[in-house]
Amino acid sequence: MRDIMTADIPALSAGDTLKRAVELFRQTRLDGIPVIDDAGQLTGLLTRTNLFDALLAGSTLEEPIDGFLTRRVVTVEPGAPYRQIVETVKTSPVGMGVVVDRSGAVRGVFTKVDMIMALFRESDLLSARLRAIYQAMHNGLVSVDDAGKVTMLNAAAESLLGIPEKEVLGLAFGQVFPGLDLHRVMETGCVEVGKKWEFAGRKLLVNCTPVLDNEKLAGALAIIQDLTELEQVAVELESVRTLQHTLQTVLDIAYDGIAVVDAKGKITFINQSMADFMGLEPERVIGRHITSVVENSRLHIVARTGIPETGQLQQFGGTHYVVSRLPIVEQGRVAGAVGKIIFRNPEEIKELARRLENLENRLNYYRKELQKNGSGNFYTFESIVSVSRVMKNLKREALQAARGLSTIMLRGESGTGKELFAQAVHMASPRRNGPFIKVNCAAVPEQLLESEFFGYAPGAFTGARKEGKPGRFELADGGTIFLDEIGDMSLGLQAKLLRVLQDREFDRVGGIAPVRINVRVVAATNRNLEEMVAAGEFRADLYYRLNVITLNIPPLRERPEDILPLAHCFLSKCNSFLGTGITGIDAAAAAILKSYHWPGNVRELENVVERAVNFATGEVIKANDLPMYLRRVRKTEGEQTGMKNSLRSRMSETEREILKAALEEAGGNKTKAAHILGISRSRLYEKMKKAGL
Ligand SMILES: Nc1ncnc2c1ncn2[C@@H]1O[C@H](COP(=O)(O)OP(=O)(O)OP(=O)(O)O)[C@@H](O)[C@H]1O
Repeated sequence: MRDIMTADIPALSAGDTLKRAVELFRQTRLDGIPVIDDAGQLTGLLTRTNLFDALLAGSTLEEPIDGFLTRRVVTVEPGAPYRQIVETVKTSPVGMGVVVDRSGAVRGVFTKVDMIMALFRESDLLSARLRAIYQAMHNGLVSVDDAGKVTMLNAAAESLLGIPEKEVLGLAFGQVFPGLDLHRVMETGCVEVGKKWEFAGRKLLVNCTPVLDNEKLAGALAIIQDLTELEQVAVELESVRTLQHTLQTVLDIAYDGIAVVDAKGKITFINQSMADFMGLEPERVIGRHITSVVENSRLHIVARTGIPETGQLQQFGGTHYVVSRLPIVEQGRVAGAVGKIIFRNPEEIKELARRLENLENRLNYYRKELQKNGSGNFYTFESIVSVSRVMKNLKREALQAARGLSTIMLRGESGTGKELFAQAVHMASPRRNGPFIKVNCAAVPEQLLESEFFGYAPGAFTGARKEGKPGRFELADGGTIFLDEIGDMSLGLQAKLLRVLQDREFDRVGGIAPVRINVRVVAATNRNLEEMVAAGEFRADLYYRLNVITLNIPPLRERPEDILPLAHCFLSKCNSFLGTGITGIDAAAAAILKSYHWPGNVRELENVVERAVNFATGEVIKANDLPMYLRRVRKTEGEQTGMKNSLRSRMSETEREILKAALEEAGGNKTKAAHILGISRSRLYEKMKKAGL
């Protein structure tokens, strides 16, 4: 209001004469003059009409104005907004108003002329603003009036359509810009979006909208976008996406661990190798600060300083790795950093190649061994390495049993050497020149076991061989059949086996006449058959049949004297198939081997020695060549020597530690852990359950 009102106006008081009013009207050319009291407060307004009415009524010029005033005066405050003033003027009976401040003092008046001037100023401002917006727009804009004549082209439209505004102003749109129908929008009054238009060799996308003035059509606007540009962006976006995907794949298959942080040290990317190393899913670390994932990281520091750090050693979980950290510089500014952990160095690759060669040698060795076995070259009691009294006694007993005909049952934990004993029994028996046939009852699928055991008659079932097939019992005729993992045999088959043991005869699947055989049965299991019998899982009669002579092979931990002789035996075996020349085991390594608990028994020891030979860098196997879990367990055992626990509880404690260490070494992978320990997965689960892991 302050900007549009007429200030510095004279005022009348109620006692002033009509003459004084005439003089003021002449001086000011106002349509009304405010009337104030002695305190300067507004009391009314004397308009020209009031004055004319007084004179027409015969009043003299000397009469006071008091009786002719308009008392109902429209007032506004000096700070009133433009919209309020418009409303006030519209409703004012005199077409003007008085500006009165909060104290009631008159500050000026505003008239319709003031209003119009203000309106002009406002509309000028508005159109300047609009023009600035149009010109700054990235999209092209063409406006037409209600007759379809071009009224405006912004700079973007000029460049998109290739025509300067001044050349088309006032011309019919359809004539200048063929192919785009703006008329329909004007006829229907409805917006049309996404219209495709080709003009001046460009593909364009246009939105058309009518311009309405109080619901009356005043023209239309066409907003134009370059489709070629959009398509270009889409293509670029696609290629960036493809590039990103390719990069991601490349980084994910990279052997080294890679992590990227932003300028604040927050992780923006890690590859699969790094995620595996951290033991976390990539999605779970994105957005986290690098130090919350890798405590001793310096990547955030490089992202701050911009100073690269290459080929440095950094410790993770007790192991040193070679790391490099490089800043990412974008337009001269450090935007983050990329870190790389090198998991494999050239030396390790050489080592891998060496191990591969070893594996090949080993394969050849086993191939030869297999061929030898095929021709009847089996373990004998002499080749079963042992110095312990308990094993020597056992071998003696076994030798004695071997000479007879009775069924022999071999009991013992997995990896103790049950199969070795079975072979040695065969080789020490009068049947040594007959066949030695092994059946792993746990490995043959249940539905095949019967035909595997007893064979089938010609044409016994669809898909069967025409001439029939002899079963393992028939193949073992005149020799020994070794039934490994007998505790895993189904009850149905147990009944059939019982008949063979009792009557020395059986029926082939689909056969008519029973087949008689002369076979020595050696069975083995690491399961607790007594518990199985009690639980009804193993036939008691079969149990007694098998249990004629039972040989219990003690676990390795119960005969520690055997550990080093066995280790040396495996060492020379490894040397021969790996082509290595490791001459021995040093005292520290020997001490570790001797004090370890060996849950996987001799098989585990064999694995450990083979691994150590692979890792050994010197002439003898040292403590460092042994797997970490073995070394760690030893320490734990040492720490516990002062404890007064019973042997059993200390042993289970130690076993628990071993399991934990193996699982840790295998990164939680149970198959791997079972392999490390030289036991089956099911055995591992059993032990884990027992240890509450
Ligand atoms: N006294 C030993 N002398 C030489 N090698 C042995 C001896 N005891 C066991 N081994 C070796 O340990 C490994 C395991 O032996 P074997 O397969 O006979 O055990 P197992 O008790 O039958 O195991 P599972 O119950 O898991 O079948 C074999 O590679 C064997 O060569």
